[in-house]
Amino acid sequence: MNELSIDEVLAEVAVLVKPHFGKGRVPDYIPQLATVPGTKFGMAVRTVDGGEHAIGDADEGFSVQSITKVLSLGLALNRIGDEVWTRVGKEPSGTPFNHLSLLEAEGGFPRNPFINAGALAVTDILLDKVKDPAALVRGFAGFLADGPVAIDEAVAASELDNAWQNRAIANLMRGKGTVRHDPEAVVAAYSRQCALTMSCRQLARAFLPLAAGGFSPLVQETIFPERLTRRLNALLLTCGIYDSVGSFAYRVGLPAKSGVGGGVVAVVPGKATVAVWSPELDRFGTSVVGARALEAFSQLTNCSVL
Ligand SMILES: NC(=O)CC[C@H](N)C(=O)O
Repeated sequence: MNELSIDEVLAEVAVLVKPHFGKGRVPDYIPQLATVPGTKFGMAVRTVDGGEHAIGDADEGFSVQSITKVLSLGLALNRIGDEVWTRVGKEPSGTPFNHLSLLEAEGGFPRNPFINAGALAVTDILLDKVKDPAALVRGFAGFLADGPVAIDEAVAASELDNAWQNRAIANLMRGKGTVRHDPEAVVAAYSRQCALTMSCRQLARAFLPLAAGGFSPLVQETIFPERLTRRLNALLLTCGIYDSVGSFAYRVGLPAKSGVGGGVVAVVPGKATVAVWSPELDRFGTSVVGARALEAFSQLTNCSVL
């Protein structure tokens, strides 16, 4: 149906997104993130058969933030299996990613692993197994991306200095028993994990197992069992874009995860991963230009799973 090559599609996407710069806002609740120019734009595609395509600032590292929640969940599920689901749910939250009232109403049981409460529970679970969950996630990301990945300590410190809402979430959960370690240690580990710096190219590589039935064609290893891979994609499709996940599925039709650093990674099952970065966010915390770029990519390549 589509005659364009992936490089031609990326070039067209870069033109189509131009009118959408300036519509969102670079976040300032983590002050260090506010220093990044809103004009940045990069996009990378990695296909399961080894093709790699990139445009714009695709090789510039940025703070991947909540995108790391997919990696920490994958690690927790690989290590302790379904017991994870006794501490966190699988339903969309319909509320902002750092919301408290639903969490309190539901006895400290987070709706899903991709809102902050759920990710804090996953960090708490990983703390049972390792001293430094952020280093574990960093090592996993680097292994999957086939190259070193760093934690930006200035971003981590900037988040921790201002993590009052996440502290409230972790303390509420500690009171209910869904967090079991010292809430301060959990928030510190979570903030460092979120401060992972990766480029679009690295993200597209790292998420490739989700497009290839759990196998990484890049590092030639099975990373997740096939059934778990399907389930991770189901969670991404239903919970990966917070409380705008419905309209994102409507527009893009791909499992995806966004982060407040302006990154979005999407999975085209059986075919490819697509990572995009542009720092200006909508009011839900997803990159405006990133979501537009994925919408255009999905339409131009006809790759929606729906
Ligand atoms: N949506 C996000 O990327 C949020 C992650 C960020 N570290 C926070 O906890 O607020």
